Amino acid sequence: STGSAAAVPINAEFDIAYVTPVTLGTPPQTLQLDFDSGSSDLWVFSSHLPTSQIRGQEIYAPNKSSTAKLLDGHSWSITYGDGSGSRGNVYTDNVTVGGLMVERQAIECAQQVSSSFTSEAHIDGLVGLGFSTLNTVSPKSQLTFFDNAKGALDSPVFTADLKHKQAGTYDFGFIDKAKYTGEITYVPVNNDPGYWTFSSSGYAVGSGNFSASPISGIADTGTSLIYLPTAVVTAYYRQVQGATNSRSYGGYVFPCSATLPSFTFGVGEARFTIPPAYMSYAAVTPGSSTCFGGLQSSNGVGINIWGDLALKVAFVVFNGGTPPTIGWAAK
Ligand SMILES: CCCC[C@H](NC(=O)[C@H](Cc1ccccc1)NC(=O)N1CCOCC1)C(=O)N[C@@H](CC1CCCCC1)C(O)(O)C(F)(F)C(=O)NC
Repeated sequence: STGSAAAVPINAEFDIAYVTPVTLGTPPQTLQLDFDSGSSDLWVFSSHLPTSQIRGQEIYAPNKSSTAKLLDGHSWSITYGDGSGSRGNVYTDNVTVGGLMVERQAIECAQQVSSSFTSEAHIDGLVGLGFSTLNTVSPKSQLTFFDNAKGALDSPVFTADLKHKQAGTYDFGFIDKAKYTGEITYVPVNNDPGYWTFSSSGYAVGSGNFSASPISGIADTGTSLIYLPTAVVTAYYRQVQGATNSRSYGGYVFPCSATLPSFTFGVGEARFTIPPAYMSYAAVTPGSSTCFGGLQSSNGVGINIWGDLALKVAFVVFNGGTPPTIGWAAK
């Protein structure tokens, strides 16, 4: 079997996140979920949430689904890198993504979400696509949608084709040759503790020479930007007039009028270049002439992250075979 579903940017201005329609239960309840290769819980806004925490999101009501079953005595609780979090109880039910159905998928129903989730009306929950070792359900941890689907897939892979300010796709079980050009460069994945961790072969700032120093980081569809070591980040912003690392804005900012260099990263012998226009993320506040950079330091994060800003200049194959690998191709 295979599946294919749209990845739609939630904000017309900036690619802060992408959501994908997912149907849950019988009769089908459709929610817009953020597919996140940086975590491994499938959780949703639910009928168990206080209404004060729901502001425009769609909810999943297990008691309206004839195929929902309570996973008795199980709970979950997760905190993300940006400080947001949620927790609740667990049901199993049918979950369908782009024509691909998994029966008895653990659906983690939120009983509490942090304020940043309540204020993000376009995200009704997450579909974790990290390794199932990261799942937070207790006392028995649960499998991700991908792990549950894997055995039935034509090939044990999913691919991400994210785009700038337009809908892309997540495909499951097959590699669509129409979505990329040239060859796919595969590199090893270290899935301990459970992220899609791979080693980039280096970077270049603008037309500068390529610095062939390996950078270990996670391929993370759930993170908006790129977070890399200070040496890389300072080399980049040294080329931006007026750039400063702002404590108040929590990262590198610069005058929106500044000329930005492109940023190139390597995967094996392959090279991927993020154009200058993508490297300015957004004005720090609407209408401000100070802009927030798409490349930020991983110092405070503890891990290097290749988020949507990097993923959207490539076609990426998340190969869940043995051993797992990750493939990057131009498009
Ligand atoms: C700095 C370290 C990473 C921060 C990263 N968050 C982000 O990248 C959020 C995503 C978001 C989008 C829309 C609305 C709200 C939040 N964006 C964000 O912090 N910014 C601030 C900087 O400008 C860009 C937007 C993160 O926690 N990613 C989670 C998944 C997100 C959690 C919040 C909701 C959206 C998904 C992750 O799973 O990918 C993770 F790997 F980082 C993680 O925490 N795993 C446990």
